[in-house]
Amino acid sequence: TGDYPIEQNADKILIVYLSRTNNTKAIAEIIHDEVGGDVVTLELKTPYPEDYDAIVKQVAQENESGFLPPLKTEVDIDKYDTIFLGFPTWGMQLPPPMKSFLSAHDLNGKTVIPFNTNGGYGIGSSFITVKEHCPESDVLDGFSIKGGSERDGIYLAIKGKRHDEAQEEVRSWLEKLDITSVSKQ
Ligand SMILES: Cc1cc2nc3c(=O)[nH]c(=O)nc-3n(C[C@H](O)[C@H](O)[C@H](O)COP(=O)(O)O)c2cc1C
Repeated sequence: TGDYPIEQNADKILIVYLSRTNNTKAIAEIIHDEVGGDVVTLELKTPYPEDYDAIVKQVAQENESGFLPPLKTEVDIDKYDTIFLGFPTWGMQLPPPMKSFLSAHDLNGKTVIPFNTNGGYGIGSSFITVKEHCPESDVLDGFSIKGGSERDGIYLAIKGKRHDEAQEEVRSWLEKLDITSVSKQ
């Protein structure tokens, strides 16, 4: 966040996100409504199990071993200057698929903007891990909001009134970052 607004042509903006129960997806869509750009959801070659306990266990193992799950999603990163990265907190870390994405793509010289939903325990180490993967990028202040809590049977929580509140929060965050998309002016 410098002295001048970051004016960005919408076709140079990518919003890439991971979402299992659609909370992070809801934030991605709100951001897209504000700034435009391309939206891509991260998909794995081998999807995670549906069962909550099974995915928690698998993610814990992957976090422990550093395993990077292969992605089905392909992105031509050279087309973009500004990359929004959206993800839930998983095991108080950046989810393995987003680690895969960051390992597979060189974001040097680009503006990187993380956003997150979580079950109420915050971002954990996720934003730090994004920064570590992007030493030569301009990593802006991220956005985080409470989403669902699958553990407690709460799936999509960012809907109705909570969606409107989230929209307000996203708007003021983007204003603070001074991100303006040319297509939206
Ligand atoms: C495997 C797994 C691990 C999770 N670990 C955490 C956690 O460590 N801290 C937290 O606050 N929420 C945790 N959650 C809850 C999610 O971060 C929260 O529900 C988020 O809004 C989900 O985003 P989504 O709907 O885009 O998938 C976890 C959820 C899953 C499925």
